[in-house]
Amino acid sequence: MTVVLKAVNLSKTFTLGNEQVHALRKVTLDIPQGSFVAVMGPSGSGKSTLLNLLGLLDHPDQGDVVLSGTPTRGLKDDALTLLRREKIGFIFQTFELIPTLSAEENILLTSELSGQLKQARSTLPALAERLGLTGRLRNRPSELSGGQRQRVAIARALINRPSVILADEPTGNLDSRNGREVLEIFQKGVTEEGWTVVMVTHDPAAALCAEKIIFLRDGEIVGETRTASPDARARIEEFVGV
Ligand SMILES: Nc1ncnc2c1ncn2[C@@H]1O[C@H](COP(=O)(O)OP(=O)(O)OP(=O)(O)O)[C@@H](O)[C@H]1O
Repeated sequence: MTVVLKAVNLSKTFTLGNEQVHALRKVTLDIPQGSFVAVMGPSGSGKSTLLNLLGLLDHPDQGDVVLSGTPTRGLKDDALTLLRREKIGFIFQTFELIPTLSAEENILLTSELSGQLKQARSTLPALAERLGLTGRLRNRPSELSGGQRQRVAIARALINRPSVILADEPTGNLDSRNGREVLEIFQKGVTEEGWTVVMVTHDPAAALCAEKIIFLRDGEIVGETRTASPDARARIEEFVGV
């Protein structure tokens, strides 16, 4: 098993007025290559903080993130930016597309920034086909449905063939049908193309589409389950307090 992304003893504290908020406390986890892992937790449990640290968007106070075998602690911002561009694809709840650009321009923007435009252009047709976007590439985000916008965001995350995809509540703004479609895209990508996906979610149904669920509470990992395990549903219900 190759571990593509590793969190080692990650801690992060924020100061809010006079209060210290321990957003993450000594979180250690391994994300194997080709796996689909969900992170569940109540509001404020540290899910976004964890994803931001795993995605090298923020610095931990303690601990390290090891990406494709490279420890990242102490790397300068330029080096982190390069690593992030090359190895990580982000997907957000609110899509984060640029409204004045077409779907195609949005998808290719990061490739342009990282000098990979030629390769990305050759990858685009098959990726667009796979994501059902072939007829939509010239449209701007405002001309697309929520599901189509999220599929554009997925294409943007995937166009440079990242080592890992980090998705923060990717179905949070979608209706159930479009949400299911996004989850099926992840599942197929993982099983057929070897993608690695880490997905933060509140939604038990979404989490059950992953292979493994990690439960986060008050900044700590308090449990995990394989979704194939017979007691996975019971573990989720126990965790969310149903
Ligand atoms: N930039 C910040 N400054 C101060 N406190 C922060 C900051 N970011 C997060 N926090 C605090 O850290 C804790 C964890 O926040 P985080 O956003 O990681 O939780 P979450 O599980 O993603 O929540 P949600 O599901 O509501 O998005 C919260 O108490 C939050 O208020």
